[in-house]
Amino acid sequence: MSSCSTKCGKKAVLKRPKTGDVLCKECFFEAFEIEIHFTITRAKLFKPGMTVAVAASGGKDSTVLAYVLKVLNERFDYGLKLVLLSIDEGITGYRDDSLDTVKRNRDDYGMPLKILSYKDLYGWTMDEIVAEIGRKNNCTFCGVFRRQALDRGAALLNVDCLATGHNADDIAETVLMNILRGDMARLTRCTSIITGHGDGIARVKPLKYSYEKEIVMYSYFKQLVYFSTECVFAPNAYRGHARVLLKDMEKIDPAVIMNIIHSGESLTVNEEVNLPSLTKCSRCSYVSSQTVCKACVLLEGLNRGLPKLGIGKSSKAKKMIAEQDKQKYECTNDKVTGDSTKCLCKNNVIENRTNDVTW
Ligand SMILES: Nc1ncnc2c1ncn2[C@@H]1O[C@H](COP(=O)(O)OP(=O)(O)OP(=O)(O)O)[C@@H](O)[C@H]1O
Repeated sequence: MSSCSTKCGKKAVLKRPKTGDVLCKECFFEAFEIEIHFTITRAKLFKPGMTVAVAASGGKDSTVLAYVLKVLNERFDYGLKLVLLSIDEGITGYRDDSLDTVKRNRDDYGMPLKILSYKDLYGWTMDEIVAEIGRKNNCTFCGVFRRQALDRGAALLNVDCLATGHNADDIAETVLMNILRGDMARLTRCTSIITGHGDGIARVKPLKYSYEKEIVMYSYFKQLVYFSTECVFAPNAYRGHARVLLKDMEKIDPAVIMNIIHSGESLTVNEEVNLPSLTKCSRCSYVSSQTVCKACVLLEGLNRGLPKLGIGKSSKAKKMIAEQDKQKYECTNDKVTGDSTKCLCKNNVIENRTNDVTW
């Protein structure tokens, strides 16, 4: 390869997928990190003194996120306290191994780690859920439960915000998916770099403009330890189609990823379109666009032996839940775990439990 295009005098070792620049290792690190720094400062993601939980799955994105946040926090004196938050979905041969990687990151990066499990939060592991529902709709349970589990973990840790490793490819894919589905509510939200503001603990995406290929290159050249196996259960088929489409278009022109994100950011929804407003779930108090949130509906189905209750049309589920809510709500998690601090019961909202954490 030729010499580094920054004219630093070193030999180039790579061609940046995002810009086409040929760079040496050090100049690539600098360019990659400084872009994330600009993303953070331009969007004012953090304030000095904040405690930030990095949602750490052990995969490449969240591993790079934790590492780069540590580097930038020290280099630019952000004044952040960084902690790791992992959710153990209970998937044998997948999450147990990736959590070992997170534990290694905890030791290497000197960040405290909190692991919360679906079993403790909901009384079910994903292995048990898949045994009930099969492999077709299991991603729905996993995604809905993980979203809430991260919110609950962040509240439990009393952090100021939660950073996830969503990268540019993930966001572009989500824009495409929401267009294909005609999901206006999600389409308007999915490009936001900060979400959940005002409804709870903010979620931020510092890797929003980082290309997946560059994240892989960065972790490779930095020799970061991460877990790279796909989930053992069926991947989300619909997202898979959007992913294939995006990868095909990226081959023609890598700029499509940024173009799709910018298009998504510039979209404004016609005022006549009825968008659901966000409220709090009447059961668990977490953010929801329905009276009872999807996680509570899915959990209800599992506990009643009707695992398909929350899949697809929700009218039947709503009726059942409304009937049950007329009676005194009895906490099933309490029975399963014997620990009333882990139930979803509306009488036991998370606000009462924020100081329970031990690292
Ligand atoms: N089990 C988990 N525990 C904590 N955070 C998670 C977990 N799973 C996903 N996340 C967070 O959500 C982000 C997006 O998750 P997704 O499932 O799309 O994984 P991904 O794109 O493969 O990312 P990664 O490479 O970090 O696993 C992750 O980068 C991470 O911040």
